[in-house]
Amino acid sequence: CSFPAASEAAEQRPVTWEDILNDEKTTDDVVSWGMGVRNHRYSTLDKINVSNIANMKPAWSFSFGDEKQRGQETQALVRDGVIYVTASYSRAFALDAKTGKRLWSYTHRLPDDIRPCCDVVNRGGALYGDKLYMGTLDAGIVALDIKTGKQVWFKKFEDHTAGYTMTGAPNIIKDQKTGKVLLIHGSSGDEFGVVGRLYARDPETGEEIWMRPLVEGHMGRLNGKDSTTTGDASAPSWPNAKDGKKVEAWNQGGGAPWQSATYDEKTNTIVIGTGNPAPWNHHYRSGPNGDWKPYDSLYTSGQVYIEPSTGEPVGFFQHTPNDAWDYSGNNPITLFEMEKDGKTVRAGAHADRNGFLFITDLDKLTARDGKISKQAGSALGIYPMVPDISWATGWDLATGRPHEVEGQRPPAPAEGEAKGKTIQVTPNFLGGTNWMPMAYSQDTKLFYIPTNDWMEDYWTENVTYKKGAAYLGQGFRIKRQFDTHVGVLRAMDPTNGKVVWEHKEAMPLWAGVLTTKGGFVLTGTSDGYVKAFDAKDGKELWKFQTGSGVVSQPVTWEMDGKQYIGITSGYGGAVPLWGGDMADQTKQVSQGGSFWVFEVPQTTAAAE
Ligand SMILES: O=C(O)c1cc(C(=O)O)c2c(n1)C(=O)C(=O)c1cc(C(=O)O)[nH]c1-2
Ligand SMILES: [Ca+2]
Ligand SMILES: [Ca+2]
Repeated sequence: CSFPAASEAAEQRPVTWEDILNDEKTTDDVVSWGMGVRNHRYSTLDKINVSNIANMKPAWSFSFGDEKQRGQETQALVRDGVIYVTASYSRAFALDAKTGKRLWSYTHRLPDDIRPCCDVVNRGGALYGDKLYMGTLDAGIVALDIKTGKQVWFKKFEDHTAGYTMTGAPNIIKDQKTGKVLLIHGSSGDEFGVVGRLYARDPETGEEIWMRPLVEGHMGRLNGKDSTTTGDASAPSWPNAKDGKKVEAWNQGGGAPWQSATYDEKTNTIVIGTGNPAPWNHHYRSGPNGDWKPYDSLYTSGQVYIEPSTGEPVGFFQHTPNDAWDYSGNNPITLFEMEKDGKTVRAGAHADRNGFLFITDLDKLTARDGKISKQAGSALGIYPMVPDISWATGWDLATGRPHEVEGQRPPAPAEGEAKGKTIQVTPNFLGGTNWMPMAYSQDTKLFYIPTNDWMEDYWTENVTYKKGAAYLGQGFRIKRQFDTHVGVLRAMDPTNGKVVWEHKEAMPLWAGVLTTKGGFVLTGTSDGYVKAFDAKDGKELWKFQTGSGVVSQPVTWEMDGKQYIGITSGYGGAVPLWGGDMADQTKQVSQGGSFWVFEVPQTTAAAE
């Protein structure tokens, strides 16, 4: 088969919904974030495998250029011999997959007063029809012509001066009820007290179809009109103030879906994680006597299930009820099947910042039974991923609620004081894992999870909402937990929570993971390596130094019968900004911004 040369990019075939739905199985393209709507990040390709990966070499590398660099967290998309890759500061590039030659580039014109909390990152685009969709840091979303990179439409969906921004990759899904293809995206901004909202748009025009707020009691929108409140209109999961109205925090609330959705084809359901409540300081979300127990701060720090035809929530499972630690629940929920008690169950897997791996019942959580909160009965297994989690000892699977440890919610400042007493919390607010997606192997049936072992000093501060200012009410200092390491790539068995193997790194791990039928697991490290491990036992098989830290998401595809691996290098993200002792540790890492493609050279392949 032949692929268009740079000048023939006009031969790009439009991307269909079937292409996206089948992405997991087709090896010649990557047309969705997560390498499939279930987010397995698994490829059936095995031309590069455990026996030849030691010979893997770079095929080419492309530099994003520009003076501004910072974190490159993107996942590339690949289609008809063209790579579509987004970069920091809301940039996008189309590259010839053979040579790395630039076909076009797009730089979004950003205002000076954008407010991304945790670096100017972009986690990738979405493809549909003849367009590439990308979130922009000024709280907008843009559609680009895949042949020219020219802007087709741009929608600014929120006020960036209030802290709204967009770093996550959008998704395309097709609503089976209406037959409409929808562009789904959220926003970021919980650290500034935004109201988290999920949007569905017409991919042709960018027009909004529905909007769903993720703070209980806020009003949604459908076809330009008020639709329904999210949950109970009186928002019982948020306390009232002394005047009988809702507390200030409820008007802000957080819960932003700042990462990407997965899609359950069987039940036609959008599945997405929600961000931390705002402010972080839980006393502002507690009852008058400091009573937090009845106030879960719905629908924050959990996983929400949405009906695509209306944007109505149909299910919710909270990872951290009344979250006091910024344990945002955004990391994507991977949908898979597993054998449990002799039966095949449809499940979701989510690695959370709070240190636990959640295995939840997909059929229960997608059930249209009129009940949103499905905490009881939906947990199949909840397992610690990191050692010495301090805030909870474990979970009651029947009720779906944590066994919280007393004294792990930082006390409010004493009368007349600005700061509360400092306590120590594990994991810290950057989490046992953060945004970086894990991979699921359809062969080993294991999850490969990028985790970090670290802790923090943590104390409350007084705070009042002010538009555009940080709304945390919390102070912190991130510290190391072990002298030997911070990052740990962990292989975990979802049926019993067993850690099958682990690989330790001196610096935090901040990259996504890929696994393949070739039997390896591949990820990047903060000190600049791309590394491959044996999926069975974690033995290191190969590494390559890219010259800057790697905090992006690898992909693989085949072209003219040959397999390639692509990954972006360029250090940044939250660690150098907020990481305390770990930020100091990463000062030695050079900035960068380049896309790398690897292959096993022909001489070796010829031996087959
Ligand atoms: O609540 C939010 O709106 C929000 C957004 C983002 C973001 O958009 O990058 C991060 C966080 N929170 C966050 O808490 C966090 O630790 C974080 C790390 C990173 C990163 O890219 O390294 N982003 C974000
Ligand atoms: Ca594919
Ligand atoms: Ca956050």
